[in-house]
Amino acid sequence: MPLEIVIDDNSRIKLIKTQLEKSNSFVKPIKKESGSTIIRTNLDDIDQLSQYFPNETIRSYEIDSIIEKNTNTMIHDILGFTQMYFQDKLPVEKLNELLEHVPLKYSIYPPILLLNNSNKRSFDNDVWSGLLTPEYYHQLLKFLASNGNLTVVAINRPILEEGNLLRKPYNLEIIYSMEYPNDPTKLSRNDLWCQVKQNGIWQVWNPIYTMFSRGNIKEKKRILDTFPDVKNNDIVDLYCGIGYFSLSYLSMGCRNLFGFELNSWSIEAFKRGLKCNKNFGKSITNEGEPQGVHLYNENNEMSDQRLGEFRAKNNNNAKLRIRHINMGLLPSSEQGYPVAIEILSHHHNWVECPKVTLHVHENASIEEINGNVIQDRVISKLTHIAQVTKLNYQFQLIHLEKIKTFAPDVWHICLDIDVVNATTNHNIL
Ligand SMILES: C[S@@+](CC[C@H](N)C(=O)[O-])C[C@H]1O[C@@H](n2cnc3c(N)ncnc32)[C@H](O)[C@@H]1O
Repeated sequence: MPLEIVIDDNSRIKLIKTQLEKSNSFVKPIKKESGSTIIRTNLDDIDQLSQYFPNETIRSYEIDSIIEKNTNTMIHDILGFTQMYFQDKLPVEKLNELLEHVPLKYSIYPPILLLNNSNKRSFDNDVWSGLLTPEYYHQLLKFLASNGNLTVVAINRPILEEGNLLRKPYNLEIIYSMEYPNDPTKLSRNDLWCQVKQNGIWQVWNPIYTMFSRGNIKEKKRILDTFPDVKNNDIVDLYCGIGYFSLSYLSMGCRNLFGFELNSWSIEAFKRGLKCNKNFGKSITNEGEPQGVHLYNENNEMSDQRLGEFRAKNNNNAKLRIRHINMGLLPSSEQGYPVAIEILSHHHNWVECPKVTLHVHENASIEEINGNVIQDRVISKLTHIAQVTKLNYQFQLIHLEKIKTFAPDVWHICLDIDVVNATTNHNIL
């Protein structure tokens, strides 16, 4: 049974709620009971919870009492809906059993309600047998989004290894579609485009063919807030995906954005994202792309050649002002280190733009971060590549951002590394 925390010290309420929210364990609503505050969780390991909150009393609660009957408290989640939907249709014991297996974690990416994969809290459980009717799903979607923009229910199965490099979540399973209520397999998977607005920027993707990470929102905001000198300079994104970061650079008014991406579905999504953002006010060229946006559905190893072609065709061979290079491949962007250095050595104008910032995404353990191991490793690899190509580049770590943790003590980080060309600096002096 799930656990709730009895809090007597009011000054601890906010802290406990925030900590639970961070781990997606907080369950609404907060209740009062004889002067104490009760915060509910979806956790059931009493030892673990008591370790986190040794000053509070931890106890279990009956899941069917989550919704306050005869009050106006509405819980906008699947649990709350399921209780209401079945409470007059099923005996109490059966309903309680069902509620033990309601999916608690999900994302709303219109038109899809995307359920996290779970062994216990899953519609896969036998307890649901015969109950998951088209009517249940239809009402559930209407309950979660009264504006009607949810029409599909899907389960996010883990990504299979073969799809991993391109980050394709091949294993997404559609279990209900309003269009084809009796046979969701008829839904055209290729026409399924989700969209969300983050930091005022629309992003579009097809969840069958491209993964989307909601957790990157803070990192995108950091880019938007930290680097005002993007404006009128050029950006290279070696792993542009659906434009997670590239769209932010475009919204900041960069002059040229060169994006490389192997996954054709991500490139298509990127183009749809541009349209949703009204092309950031840019005019459309004869090639049909917004002015300054250059997307290449190919390996970033082609970037040296493509930038050369661009310069020859459009720029009178003038060098570029590459202010940022984004390198967002996990678990490591190492493949991109020599690529980034090569394009800087051939195409960058160090006089007009004396500093380039690399954004190097990596996975690293907390020990590697605290001991400066990952920082030193990345800088020394970059330095080595530059040295063997006889380039006098200096690399300086200016910031390490911990983006998110997805396994105990393993972090997705971004290293901001400034590159200067010591030879050019010397010549200028
Ligand atoms: C972790 S995803 C992140 C993409 C992007 N930063 C985003 O947030 O949408 C990495 C992307 O790099 C692409 N990719 C991997 N290796 C590549 C390569 N050598 N050249 C171009 N794209 C590549 C994959 O298809 C995937 O979409």
